[in-house]
Amino acid sequence: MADTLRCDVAIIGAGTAGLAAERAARSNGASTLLIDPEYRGTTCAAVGCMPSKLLIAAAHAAHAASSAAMFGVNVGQVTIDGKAVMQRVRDERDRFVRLTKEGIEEIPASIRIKGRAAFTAPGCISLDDGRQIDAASIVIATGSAPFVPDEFANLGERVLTSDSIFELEDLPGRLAVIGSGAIGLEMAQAMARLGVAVTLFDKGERLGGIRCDKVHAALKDILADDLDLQLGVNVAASALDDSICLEWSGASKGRADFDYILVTTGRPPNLDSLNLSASGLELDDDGVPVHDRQTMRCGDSAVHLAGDVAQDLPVLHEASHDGAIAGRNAAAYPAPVKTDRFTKFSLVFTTPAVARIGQSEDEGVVTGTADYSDQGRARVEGKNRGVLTLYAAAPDGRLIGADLCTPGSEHLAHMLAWAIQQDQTASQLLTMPFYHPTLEEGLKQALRTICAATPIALPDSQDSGAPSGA
Ligand SMILES: Cc1cc2nc3c(=O)[nH]c(=O)nc-3n(C[C@H](O)[C@H](O)[C@H](O)COP(=O)(O)OP(=O)(O)OC[C@H]3O[C@@H](n4cnc5c(N)ncnc54)[C@H](O)[C@@H]3O)c2cc1C
Ligand SMILES: NC(=O)c1ccc[n+]([C@@H]2O[C@H](COP(=O)([O-])OP(=O)(O)OC[C@H]3O[C@@H](n4cnc5c(N)ncnc54)[C@H](O)[C@@H]3O)[C@@H](O)[C@H]2O)c1
Repeated sequence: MADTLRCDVAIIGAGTAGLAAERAARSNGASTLLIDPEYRGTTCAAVGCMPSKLLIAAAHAAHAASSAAMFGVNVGQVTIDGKAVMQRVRDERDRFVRLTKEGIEEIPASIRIKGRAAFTAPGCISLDDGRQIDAASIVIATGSAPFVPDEFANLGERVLTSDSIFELEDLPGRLAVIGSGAIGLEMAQAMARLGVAVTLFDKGERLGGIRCDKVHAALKDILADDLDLQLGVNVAASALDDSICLEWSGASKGRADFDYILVTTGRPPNLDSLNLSASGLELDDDGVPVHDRQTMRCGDSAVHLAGDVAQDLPVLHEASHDGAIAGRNAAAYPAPVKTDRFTKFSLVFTTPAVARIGQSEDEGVVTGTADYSDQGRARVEGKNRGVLTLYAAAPDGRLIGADLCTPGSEHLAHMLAWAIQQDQTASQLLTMPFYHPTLEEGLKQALRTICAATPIALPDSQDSGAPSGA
């Protein structure tokens, strides 16, 4: 008879969400088992957030050097050593992976189980080596993986995904990026700013899920300086001896050869290996177990979800929050505690970064926009491009969301997300200090537009003009 391993909470998947769930369950007094076939050190560290930001950091350095002449600073001919760029990406990435793995090794060995888990019956799982897991409750935290549509599959090693691109020894000469979501946008612009000839394709017309037309137009305009953008097209691919030929039609028509294509057409949840048909769980149209985001529990079952597999908001801070909620509730089964979730917030690390926060124009009533093309500090820095739009609810001008693509948007977006989560109004934000000259001052224009459109007046103790250059 096969071995049976017993615990209070079994966690399937040792990524960011699974590790958070294991910590939360154990600190709430549960005995745990953490199950993973690879223990590769999280998607974030190995093939996600960190290597992508390392490549983007190299692109920032290249762009700063090649635009220094505008300040009268001559750095001579900027050359890019592609092999050195990719080596630093891997060296630093490997360091992050090593640190993550060291963290995992601090979990007692008896808890770390190597294997792939699947359901055998409702509430019952076993491993691919035949061992049974007897757990009072379960957390599924199996993440997501790149999806390669049929038309790009089976074309050989010149078809890359985010799992393989960071292994390139050198920067390619010509790169096609298929899909203009977060990964496509980040990689396309970074590669282009590192001297790669990049064409970015999408079958849709919208970049990165931006809701505001003005913010979308600003990003499109900025990207067009770096790369060739082909939106609203269907792409067909064929492999040649030493390249991939793409032909596209739709909003535009064309044909070109590329050294590599990077496919960034989405990341579906890792569900196939779980044999969910035996789990008894109710599944939605995408095959994801139906769950409550405030508890991460699936119906009335003892199963919980956490991280990308839940497909709610596949970003890192939500994966770790999911894990904490799911782990605690798995330990407390069958008495879950409801948790308020963060204001929805995502960033795409293009330059400038694109931020999407909270609710949009569809649901809001009042909008205020600020154009950074003549914003004082942005102009000083030679970065005066971009737009932000704030969404507020009538009648009090309570901020409910924002779309941004402005210099400093990564930081402005945090400030806005925190204000939105705290139900602040435009008028209340205008009573806060704005230092001069800063990018934050640009917000005033949008906040004042919202105040003007609501019955709430501008705070009368505040100057309604603009400091020079703000
Ligand atoms: C290129 C890229 C860039 C990104 N950049 C950012 C960013 O800048 N900011 C941000 O917030 N987010 C970013 N993300 C998203 C972020 O990385 C993910 O949201 C996060 O890593 C998801 O964590 P997770 O725990 O759900 O999944 P993972 O870390 O993938 O963990 C899932 C684990 O489950 C295991 N597993 C799978 N099936 C089984 C099974 N049957 N049994 C046992 N174990 C199993 C896997 O081996 C894996 O270890 C990026 C993603 C990518 C791909
Ligand atoms: N900075 C960040 O936080 C960050 C960075 C990278 C990834 N991520 C996470 O990873 C997830 C997955 O990212 P992604 O960029 O792969 O997917 P995505 O779902 O965000 O975008 C996929 C894009 O591919 C297009 N597409 C799909 N099929 C196509 C086809 N056959 N031809 C042309 N275009 C096609 C879609 O229209 C869409 O625009 C994101 O949702 C995000 O949450 C986050």
